[in-house]
Amino acid sequence: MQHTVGLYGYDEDAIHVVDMHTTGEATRIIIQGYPELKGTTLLEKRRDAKLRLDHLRRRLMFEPRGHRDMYGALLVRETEHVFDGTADIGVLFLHNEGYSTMCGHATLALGRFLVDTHDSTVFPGRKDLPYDSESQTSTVRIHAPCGVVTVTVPTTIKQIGGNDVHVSDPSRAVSFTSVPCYVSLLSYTLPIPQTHTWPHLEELGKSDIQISIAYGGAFYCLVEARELGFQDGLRTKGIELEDYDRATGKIKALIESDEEFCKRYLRHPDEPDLSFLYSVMIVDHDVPSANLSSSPPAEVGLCFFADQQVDRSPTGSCAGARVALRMAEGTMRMNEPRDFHSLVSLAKVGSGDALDRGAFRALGIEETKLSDGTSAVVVRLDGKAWYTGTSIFVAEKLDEIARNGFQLRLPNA
Ligand SMILES: O=C(O)[C@H]1NCC[C@@H]1O
Repeated sequence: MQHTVGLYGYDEDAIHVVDMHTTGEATRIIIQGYPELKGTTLLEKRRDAKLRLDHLRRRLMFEPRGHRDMYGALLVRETEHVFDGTADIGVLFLHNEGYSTMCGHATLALGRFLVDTHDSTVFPGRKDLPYDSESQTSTVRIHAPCGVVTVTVPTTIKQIGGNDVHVSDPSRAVSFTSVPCYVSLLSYTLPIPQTHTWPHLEELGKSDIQISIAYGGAFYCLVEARELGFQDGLRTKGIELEDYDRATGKIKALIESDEEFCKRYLRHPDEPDLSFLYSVMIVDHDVPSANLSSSPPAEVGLCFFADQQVDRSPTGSCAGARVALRMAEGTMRMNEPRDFHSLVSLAKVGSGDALDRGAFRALGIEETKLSDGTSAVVVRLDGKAWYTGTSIFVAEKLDEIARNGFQLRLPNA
């Protein structure tokens, strides 16, 4: 290790990571060097990470090793579902504010990584993953804080050191099946008081907007771009991220200040730890340039999550929430796929498969019910993730600046 990083004596705190991206959205997978978490269940371990080891999240996500929009995944080898045999490994997701409950873009990346790692200290369950020779795929069940998601990873055979080794095949999309996704509030008129308004809305002379709340492993407030006063919808040219940031930030603060609203529409029937507003996502279902003849209908979205972190990817967990929403609205049917773009994939729209340009493809595959009887849908989502590198991060004891990371924020960010 010392030779690898060219340092001597600083390896006590070394943390090993593998970096990947999905439509440009980073996933820093922490594979070694993170201390054991206390607790039996994954949610207990999530609380422990928050209370006792949060400096490591800041160290790995923030500058100088990351940035304010960095995203991470911590492998958790022992969880209640790994023990009862319903999952192969657990994961905690890390972002600029804490620990999210679901992440689609990271799940796609993790699927590839978990199939590719043959180090049993990193993933003890790797050797037992089922392989289907007909479809040439391996399946891995990942226990996320919101529940277990099953990931199907296309594989191919590579000659490594004279042996045939099954590795993930980047030419085909990874897919996963979601936890039950549902709508908790359909088309609600949210009054916007003077204190929470923003210039684009004022220009329209409006003082309310239509929102919906839907769950896809985390709760999303979904709002159409034109409702917010962005008359051209979500576009890759001439956009001002600050304007979108201001509007979504105001809506989030407004919703969070309304205790009654949160209790009613942001409460998961099974788990208080899942009961919070993760994001306000701006959506636009009118994207003519994305509707290529070879692809299913498409829409675009821009997700602000956690502390106004901007997702570069089309947001996999929200694609689940949006399938549930579109089905509740009656604009999408079971087994009918739809492409979900982010601004990054939309900028790449051209001929060929939208998935190669970073879109996610999602469809409802099964109707189900939550424990309180609420109707829900299980969603299958396809997308592509890529490796970008590996790092070993160290933290010198006397390094006041970088030991725990920091964020440089622009005044209006
Ligand atoms: O794809 C997703 O679901 C995530 N990407 C960042 C924010 C969400 O957790």
